[in-house]
Amino acid sequence: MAVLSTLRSQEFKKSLDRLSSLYLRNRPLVQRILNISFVFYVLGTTYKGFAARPASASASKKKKSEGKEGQPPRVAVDALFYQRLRHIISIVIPGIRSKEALMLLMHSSLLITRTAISLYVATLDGKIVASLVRAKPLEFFSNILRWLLVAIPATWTNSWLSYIQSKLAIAYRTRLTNLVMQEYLGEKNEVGPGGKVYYKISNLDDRIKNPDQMITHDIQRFSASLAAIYSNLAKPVLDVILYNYQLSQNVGAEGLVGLTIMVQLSAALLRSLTPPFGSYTALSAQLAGALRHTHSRLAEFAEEIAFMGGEETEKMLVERDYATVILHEHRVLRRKWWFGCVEEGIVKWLWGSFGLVLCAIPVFFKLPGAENVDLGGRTEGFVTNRRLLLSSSDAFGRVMYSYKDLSELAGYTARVSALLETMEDVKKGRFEKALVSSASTEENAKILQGRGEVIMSDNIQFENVPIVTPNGDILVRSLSFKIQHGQHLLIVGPNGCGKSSLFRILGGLWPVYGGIVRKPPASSFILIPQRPYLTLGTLRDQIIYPHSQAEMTARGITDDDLLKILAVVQMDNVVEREGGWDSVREWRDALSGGDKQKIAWARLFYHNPKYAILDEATSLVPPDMEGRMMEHATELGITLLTVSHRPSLWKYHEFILHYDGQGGYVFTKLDAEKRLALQSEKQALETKLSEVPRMRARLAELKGF
Ligand SMILES: Nc1ncnc2c1ncn2[C@@H]1O[C@H](COP(=O)(O)OP(=O)(O)OP(=O)(O)O)[C@@H](O)[C@H]1O
Repeated sequence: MAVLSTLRSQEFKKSLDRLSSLYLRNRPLVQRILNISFVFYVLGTTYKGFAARPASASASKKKKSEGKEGQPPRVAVDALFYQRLRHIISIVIPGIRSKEALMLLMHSSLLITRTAISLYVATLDGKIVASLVRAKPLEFFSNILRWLLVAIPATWTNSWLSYIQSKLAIAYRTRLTNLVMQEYLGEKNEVGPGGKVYYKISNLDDRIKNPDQMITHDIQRFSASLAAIYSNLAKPVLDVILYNYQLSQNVGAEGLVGLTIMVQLSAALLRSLTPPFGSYTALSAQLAGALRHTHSRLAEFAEEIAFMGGEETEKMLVERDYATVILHEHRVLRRKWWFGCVEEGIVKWLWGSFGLVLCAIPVFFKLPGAENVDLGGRTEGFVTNRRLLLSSSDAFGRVMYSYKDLSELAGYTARVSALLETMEDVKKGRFEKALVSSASTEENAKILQGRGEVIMSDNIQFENVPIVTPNGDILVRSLSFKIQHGQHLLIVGPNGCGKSSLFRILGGLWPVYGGIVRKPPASSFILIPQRPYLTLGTLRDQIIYPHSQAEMTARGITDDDLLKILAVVQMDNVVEREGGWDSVREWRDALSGGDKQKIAWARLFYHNPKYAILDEATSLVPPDMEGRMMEHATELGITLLTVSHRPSLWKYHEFILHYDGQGGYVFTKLDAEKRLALQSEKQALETKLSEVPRMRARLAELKGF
């Protein structure tokens, strides 16, 4: 029995020896296979780590409501993110011959150069320490000289890297901003339903609350993040492969495989603990935008608020938004704090200890094929390996961190995409807006689903056109009227009945939900609202807006002509008063309400359009000036479409469109004299009727005597 057992153990030992000699004979091949597998493994796990996470059913349901007020936007590194990123990348890098592609190529070459320099420095470091241990001063100083020489390409490469990265960020930003501005403001005098996106995005759609912040801030952050992610990802992946290859040459690929398994296990743990930084970023941007918007409203309406004494309410509103921002920042900071502890513990300390063990392998064990080395050689190997390992673990850590960067990029991508997608939708006339409850009734829903026709014409004609507000409130079910060029129209009715809404349809701002609208293009209209818009720029710019001075000259108009126009509205003294045509002011504050209206009238006379839309445009000027301006406009051949409560204006109009405020209207010829007589009679009767209760009370008193 004992003999049998001894035979068996000898047999086993023999096969083990056979195996080990087979392994030793083929070790170079095994090493090569392990190294190649390692490269694929790193690339594979990196790809897997950054590949799209499948979106859950509930998450895809949420997509529709993404970005809506009060709801945190759903942001994840998922298929949707990659789809959006691909789209944006095709904008910022339009082709392989583009400037951006060239810069990326330069960036990549510099990244490779930097890794090559680091590898050289790791070996040099080992050599310096070895020359110290061997006490060889000549060797030591010659190595120090090499160290100093290598600093030249090293610093040069690093500076170039950060320079090109920043240039890339600017280039991406410029591409995106140009595209967005092109869509947002469109072409001058753009025809068709696709224009005026800046108006429609704020008025007809609820998805984007603060386009200003998205265009100025979010695009910039996105571009910086995209430019950084490339070097944060490409460089560490390259480093991990190269450093580990070098390391496997020194310590054997087997140790490296063991180390990789340990590192991957702890990395998986770290990844599972990573908070959703992408969502945090997107929400931060959204909340910061809301706070800025509240502040900008405060600055814009400072005078109104000051007169109303609304400081407390405004303070409460600003503080509420600020508190929301701070609450969120605190929450993110808390998560970052504990995640930072876990991260450093694993990446720096745990992986560091694994590394030290790995570096010790050639010191404690003689690797097959390795030569016998002295103390200096062992120290050199240890120092080189340790440096390689530190660089490699640092690179691996950065691959891990870049997941965080990628999440942040996902946050900015979501914001920029929301802007691009909403603009695209708005251009196509697809709006998302909370509708009033009445919009869901069968009859109203039918109107809202319909689309009308717009036909270009010299005259204005509405045939069965519903007037519908952006939130689906139907103000008038079917409006029909016709005026010819030269026939002035007065529009009256109670507040909120849809007087200005008619103009928004004429200006192409609101969609036509049904019927036929015949009208000239939007460029044939000039609007003068109660509070006219004054642009940034010179006094001249206020009159000729939106023309430039070059356009004015091209039209053959001089400053003297402008002065004559100003004389019509008795504002010619303003040129001298304000320091000449070229003086620049915040005209909104420099001019009084009446002056602003007069400047807007001067602008009308300068442009001399076919139609003028006057929305309470004379409310702040004296009656004699009002008459003068109306007459001058008529002399110039401008057809007036006027909303005004002043009976003094009736005499300038031939037709009247009278809304009753209940969805009904009357369109008829306007006989101003008759209407004024009727109005006086009506007022006299109303005055008499108002005295009746007082007279009755007095009669009752008298009866008591
Ligand atoms: N951008 C918008 N989004 C949603 N509703 C709007 C929008 N603009 C106007 N409305 C609504 O459309 C309705 C009609 O507005 P409109 O400005 O045409 O009234 P109006 O007759 O000119 O009133 P007023 O004499 O007070 O100026 C109002 O109820 C208003 O709230």
